Amino acid sequence: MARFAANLTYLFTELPMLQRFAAARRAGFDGVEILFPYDLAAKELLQAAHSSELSFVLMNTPPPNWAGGPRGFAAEPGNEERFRHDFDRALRYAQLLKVRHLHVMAGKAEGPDARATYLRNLAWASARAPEISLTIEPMNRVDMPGYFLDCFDLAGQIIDEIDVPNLGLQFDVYQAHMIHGDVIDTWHRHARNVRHIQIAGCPGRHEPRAGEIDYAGFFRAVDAAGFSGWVGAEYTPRTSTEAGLRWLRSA
Ligand SMILES: O=C(O)C(=O)[C@@H](O)CO
Ligand SMILES: [Mg+2]
Repeated sequence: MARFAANLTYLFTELPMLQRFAAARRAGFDGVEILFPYDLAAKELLQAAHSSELSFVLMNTPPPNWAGGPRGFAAEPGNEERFRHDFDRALRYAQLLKVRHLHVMAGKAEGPDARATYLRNLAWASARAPEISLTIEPMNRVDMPGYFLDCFDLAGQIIDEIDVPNLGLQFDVYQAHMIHGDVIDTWHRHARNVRHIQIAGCPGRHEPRAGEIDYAGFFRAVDAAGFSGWVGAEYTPRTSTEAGLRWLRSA
């Protein structure tokens, strides 16, 4: 049976970040994710998670520009030194927060050099931090044009080639639907590599209940596969976060 984490970058944004933890606990979540926590003190975040008895489930490696810009740069040729420096910074945060998964973002790049760079950087990172689970997540090209990792099959190849126990797939159901259409088929092809799941409805990336994705069927497949990890709620609420949480109460 999966456990649910609130992505606090998307949910409870009606409140300041540190107050979102208690709101997530009250709503029934057991864990939290934050995309990029770097401008907040790790100590305060940890305290907020502890006092609400929430697990810190996921964060991302830093973008090249803390204030925004492309997501990550692990596949960007020529930036290896910076990747290592920034990965170490992310790792310190992840260790302080006792984060379950660290999502290593590929950034915008293409071609054989990008693939080779990505492989080298991921192999280096997974050896650098054998105690932490690293994930990679394909992103659709409508929302993130030019992102290197734009296909679940490519992610599967990369994970198989590096072949280490602490590198796996972040299966974002919204991304799988946008990229491949058939979420359940994509799940069956890649379930063995999945370490973390994220959910949102499509179209619009709102609450997971309504829309084109058959979540009842998806969760049947997830249960049948014996997945016992976390499911992150990563969507933009249609109105308020609270008003859209019926899906969680019936999960
Ligand atoms: O956009 C997504 O989907 C994610 O999972 C984010 O972590 C990317 O920043
Ligand atoms: Mg995602």
